[in-house]
Amino acid sequence: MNIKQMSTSGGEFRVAEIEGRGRALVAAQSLRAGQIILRDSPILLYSAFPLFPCSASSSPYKSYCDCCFRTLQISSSSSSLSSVYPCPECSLHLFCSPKCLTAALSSSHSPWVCKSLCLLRDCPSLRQQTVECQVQVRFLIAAYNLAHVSPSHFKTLLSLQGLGLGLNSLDSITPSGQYLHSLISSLCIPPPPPIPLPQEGWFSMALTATLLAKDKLNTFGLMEPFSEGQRSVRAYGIYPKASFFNHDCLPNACRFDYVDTATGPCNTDIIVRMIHDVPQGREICLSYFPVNENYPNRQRRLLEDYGFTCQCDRCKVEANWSDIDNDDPDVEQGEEFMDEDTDEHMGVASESDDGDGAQAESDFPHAYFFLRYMCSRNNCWGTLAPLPPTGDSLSNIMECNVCGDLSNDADIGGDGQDELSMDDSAAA
Ligand SMILES: C[S@@+](CC[C@H](N)C(=O)[O-])C[C@H]1O[C@@H](n2cnc3c(N)ncnc32)[C@H](O)[C@@H]1O
Repeated sequence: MNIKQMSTSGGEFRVAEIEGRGRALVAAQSLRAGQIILRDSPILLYSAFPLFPCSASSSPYKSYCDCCFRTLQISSSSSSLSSVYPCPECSLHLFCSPKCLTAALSSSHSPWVCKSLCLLRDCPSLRQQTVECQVQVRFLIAAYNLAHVSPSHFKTLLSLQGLGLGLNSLDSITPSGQYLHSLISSLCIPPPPPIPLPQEGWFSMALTATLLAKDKLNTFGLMEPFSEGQRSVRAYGIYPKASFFNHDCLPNACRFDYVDTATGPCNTDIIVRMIHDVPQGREICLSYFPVNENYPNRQRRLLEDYGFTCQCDRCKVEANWSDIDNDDPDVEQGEEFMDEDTDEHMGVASESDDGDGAQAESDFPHAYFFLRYMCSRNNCWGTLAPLPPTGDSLSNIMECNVCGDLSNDADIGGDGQDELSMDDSAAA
């Protein structure tokens, strides 16, 4: 993607190159709490479920349209299948409408995808692989298919952060990536794209390594509705504009999705809204995982999964904390990129700083953030942002981006207008 062309219709942000952070989205004007700054459609979506599901239950089970990922309520009795449209070839992939079926047959569920997934399902060695590996194979099939059905989107995928094609990509491929490449080579070599790609070479181990790196760094999880304290991902998507958001451990924006509730064809769009006001020139950041993760876990995840050492203001403060439990092995590892998954450990130590006034003061923005912008629902750990402003009026209704609960900002004593006192990002 040509980043110079990337802008929003309202000119809310611009793309900047920031040393040590790569491309970044920076406020091109002052932005207000609740303001929608981006609506982004996926160029690629794939199911978060392993290719070999766990043993089927006899009770009614949940499934998703394999095009729009809306929930399908299907009971095990065949009489209730009338509103579901299966793929005429494999019957395994289900769609919620003739429209989704038709759209998928010429895009995400092309004949090559249909045949490849059937061949892979017949492969006993894949059944023995981890859930992660079985989901990765879905991504690879979806990504190689994209080159065929939408070469321009495939080029966009290749332009996102992550390894470029080349010898060094081979050094980084994991054993499961090598296994998946060999498997696809032996069962279902992808057809070459209709137009040449910018880089040389088609269907190589290096390209597979590159694609897996793009997936790891840029994928957003579309969440299941939060229920009974459980959160999980139903699908993963690549959102080309949203992929430019860098991470901050105290983000100033957060993203929402409304897969089941949005009407129309754009239900898998993600919407990014400002959590609080920010001035022009400030970098706009998301948190790549729930903000309640403690310092060592955040540092580890960001280094291992995203390849950088976080030096945000919150990390600088928390690096000096000595009384935090830094080695809690029970802290959940979480799911995948930017999925707002659950965590059982709150990295807040302000109650245990023994009344040290200076530390309490520098910790205050954290405490304020947690009090004001973190959902209080049990095990949710979602982030709250105000509903969009109406005209000049800011909303005092806060929406949780995980459980969807709406709360009145007055309940926690805020007016929705002020900016955090901590400089929450690197300005461009
Ligand atoms: C989804 S991409 C974000 C956009 C990216 N900067 C780019 O140039 O395309 C994620 C990558 O951005 C970089 N990144 C994100 N947040 C960062 C931060 N706080 N500090 C340094 N690098 C960061 C890391 O290289 C990370 O793997």
